[in-house]
Amino acid sequence: MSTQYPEYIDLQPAARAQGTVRLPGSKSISNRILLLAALAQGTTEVIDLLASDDTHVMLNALRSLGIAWDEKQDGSHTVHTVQGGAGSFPNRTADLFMGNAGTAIRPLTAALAVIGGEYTVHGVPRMHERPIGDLVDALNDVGAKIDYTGNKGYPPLHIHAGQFTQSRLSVRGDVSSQFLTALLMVAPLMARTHDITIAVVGELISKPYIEITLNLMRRFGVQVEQDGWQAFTIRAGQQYQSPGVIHVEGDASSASYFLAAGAISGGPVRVEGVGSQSIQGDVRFAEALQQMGAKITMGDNWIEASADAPLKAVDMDFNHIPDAAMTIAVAALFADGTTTLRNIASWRVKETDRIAAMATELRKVGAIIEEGPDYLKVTPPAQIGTAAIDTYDDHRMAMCFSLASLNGKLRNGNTMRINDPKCVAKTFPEYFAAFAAIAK
Ligand SMILES: O=C(O)C1=C[C@@H](OP(=O)(O)O)[C@@H](O)[C@H](O)C1
Ligand SMILES: C=C(OP(=O)(O)O)C(=O)O
Repeated sequence: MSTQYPEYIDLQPAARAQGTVRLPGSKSISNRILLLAALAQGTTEVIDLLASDDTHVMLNALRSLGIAWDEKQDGSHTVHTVQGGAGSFPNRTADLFMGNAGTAIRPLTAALAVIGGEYTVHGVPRMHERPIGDLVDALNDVGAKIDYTGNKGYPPLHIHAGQFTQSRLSVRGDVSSQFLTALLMVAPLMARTHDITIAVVGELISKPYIEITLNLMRRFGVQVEQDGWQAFTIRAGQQYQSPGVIHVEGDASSASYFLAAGAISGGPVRVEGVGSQSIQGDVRFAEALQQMGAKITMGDNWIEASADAPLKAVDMDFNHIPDAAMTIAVAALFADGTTTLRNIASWRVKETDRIAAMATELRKVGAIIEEGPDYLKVTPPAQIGTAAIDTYDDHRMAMCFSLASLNGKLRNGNTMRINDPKCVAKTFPEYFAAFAAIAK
C-alpha cells in the first residue's frame, strides 16, 4: 500500500481520546463482494471497497483470471466496476499470489476447483502455515483435484480441473469458518442440475461470518436453506446476478480500536460506517465494551463509546468475534481486575499465533498473563511499562497495542514503541493517522 511507515512508531502518551473516525470498508464484505461480482452475470458497481493488501491480492487475482474491473473516484467515494464472468473465469491457467488474506485464498480456491483449469495459489510464508486441509478435503471428496505442492494441509496448492456429480458435501467447521464460507459461495456453481447440501462436521466457529456470507449471497440472488448450523442447502438452478450497485459498510473489526479508545480514556469516540444496521458480527464488540462498563450509543450507521469510570474486568466467550476480541485483551490493561477471554483457539492459526503473541507482548508491558490452548487471562499492571512491542506481521497486534499509549497509564510519561507498523496495510493502511487524530 502507498502509506510509508518507518521501522517503528513511538506513540506519545495520550490522556484522552476524542473525535470521529470514518472507517475504511469491511475486509470481509469487500472480498466476498469481489468474488460474487466476478461470478455473477452482469456488471457490479462496488462503492467504498476497502483499499488494503487483502483486497489488492483479490483484485489482482481476479484480473489474472481474466475478470475485467476498473476503479474510479466519485467525490469522496471509490467505485469499482466489475464485469461478471457468469460462473466462469476467462483464463484457465494462472499463478495467483494471495498474500496472507484468508478471505481471498479460501473462497477463491473453491471457485478455481469447481470452475476448473490449471492454477497455482500461494502466499506469504505465514500463509503456508495457515491450514486449508479441511477445505481441500471437502472439495477433493466430491471430485475436485487439488494437490499440495508444499506441506500437506497447507498452501501452496495446485488445482486441476475436477468433475462434480455429488450432491452432498461435508466440511469441518472447528478450525475456520472460512472453509464453509468458501463452499457456500461456490455451491451455486455446482448446483446447476441438482441441489447441493453442505453438512458441517464438528462445532462451527466464528458463526457471524457465515451470516455475512449468506446475506451477500442473497444480495446476488442466491438463497440458502439453513438447518441450524448443521446443514446448508442450495437448490439447483440458482445463478448469481449482479445487484447493480452495492455498498461496502465500514469495517466493524477496525471500529473496535477506536471504540476501545473511547472506553479506555473517557471519549467520546464515534466511528462512522457501521451501526445498528450492520451485517458484521463484530459490531457486537460494542456489547463487550458495555459489559466492561463503557457507555455505547448507536445509530443506523455509527457507534459511539465513552466512559465515566474505569473499565470493569470481564470473563467472556469470544468465539463469535475472534478478531475484535484481541482489542479486549489490550483494553484489559485498563480494567479493574483479571479479564478472561475464552473459546479463542482459532487465534493460534491466524496471522500469527495470536494467543502466544498477545501473551508475550502483554507481559512486556507488565501484565500478568495466563495462557491456555484456547483462553487468555489478563491481569493489568498498576502502570503500563514502556516496551518495544513486536507485531509479528499481524495488523491487529499493531493496532491493538496503540491503545496502551492511552489514559496516562504509561509509566513516567514514556512513549509506546510499535515495531514494524506497516503490517497494518493488511486491512487498514491509514490506521496510525486515524489513531493520531483522536489521541490527544
Ligand atoms: O470470513 C471472514 O471474513 C473471516 C472469518 C474469521 O476467520 P475464522 O473463521 O477463521 O475464525 C475472521 O477471523 C477473519 O478475519 C475473517
Ligand atoms: C484473521 C484475519 O484475517 P484473514 O482474513 O486472513 O483470516 C484477521 O483479519 O484478523
